[in-house]
Amino acid sequence: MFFKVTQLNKSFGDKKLLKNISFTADRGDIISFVGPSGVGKTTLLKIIAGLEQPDSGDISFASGHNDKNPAVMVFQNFMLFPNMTVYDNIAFGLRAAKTGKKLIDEKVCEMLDCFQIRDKKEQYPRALSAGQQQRVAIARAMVIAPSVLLLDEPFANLDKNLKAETASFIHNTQKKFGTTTIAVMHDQEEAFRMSDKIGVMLDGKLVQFDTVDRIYHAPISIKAASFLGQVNMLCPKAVDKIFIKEPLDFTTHQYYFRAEAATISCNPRGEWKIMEIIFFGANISYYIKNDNLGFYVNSLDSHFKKGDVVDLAINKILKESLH
Ligand SMILES: Nc1ncnc2c1ncn2[C@@H]1O[C@H](COP(=O)(O)OP(=O)(O)OP(=O)(O)O)[C@@H](O)[C@H]1O
Repeated sequence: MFFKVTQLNKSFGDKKLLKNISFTADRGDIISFVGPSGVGKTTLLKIIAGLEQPDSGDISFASGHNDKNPAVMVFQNFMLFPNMTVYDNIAFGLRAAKTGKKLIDEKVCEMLDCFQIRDKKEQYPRALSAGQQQRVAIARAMVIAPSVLLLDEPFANLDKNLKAETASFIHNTQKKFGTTTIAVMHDQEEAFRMSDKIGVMLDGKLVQFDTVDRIYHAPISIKAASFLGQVNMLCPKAVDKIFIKEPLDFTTHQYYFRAEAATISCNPRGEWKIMEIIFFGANISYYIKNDNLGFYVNSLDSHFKKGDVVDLAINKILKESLH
């Protein structure tokens, strides 16, 4: 354990925003917090960065952390100095710490190479794309070797293609530096792509904090699962119209499945009819119905047509205890 947050609470006025937030990170972990707008994600980062005071709770590091720069935050709008070149932006923290000129040059050049922006070093931020500005902002934070790098909505100003590329880039560079990284975001796909662990925040609480694999395959509740993808609720009436391997007990549990955890197959005597097809490129979402029951099924298979009659099989059922 390298970094620990214990029982953080924060209110603004009479609004209790963060409620008993606790988690730990190992050195080099990349962690993302996701949750609806206004749940307090940025406030959590600000508290870790020391920019906001918690009402109660504690933040601690294991020995061997950087005392001078425990946590450095990269803001959503990057906040680069507009009148400084890329080189000077990155060098800023080192100059402020009165680092020698030669060492500054070595460290800044290492960052320029690592973040693949060496050819931009004499340019001003306004001449850079959003993706390049973000790399400068992260490089500026990383050059002072913080114990924890905090990223506020790192994908908010990037277009769809750049989001995926940036998520992989951040993952790879942070693994190379071994810097513990904590990000907050709305983007679920990028959270999975970038992180080792994900924290799901709902109603001011950290409802689940786990590896990406467990967050996806073993969500703690229907609400947490719905935040990370589309889910369908099962009811007893639907069960005999679906191919399901396991027995279900609706007196003890609520059952649900992810849209991508089901398959449809054409069968003229099937129970389900395709009512709507939404094309997402690689993925296609089919809305199927039987009387007043309806489910969304995501598939890579594009040969189904509206009106096709199909069978429905669920490959993985998720459950939440009723008690
Ligand atoms: N300094 C402050 N004073 C009063 N209220 C604040 C302050 N900072 C944040 N808030 C309020 O706390 C709530 C949570 O804000 P925060 O920015 O942490 O949420 P968030 O989860 O990051 O939201 P988003 O995803 O939209 O950025 C908001 O309602 C916000 O208005």
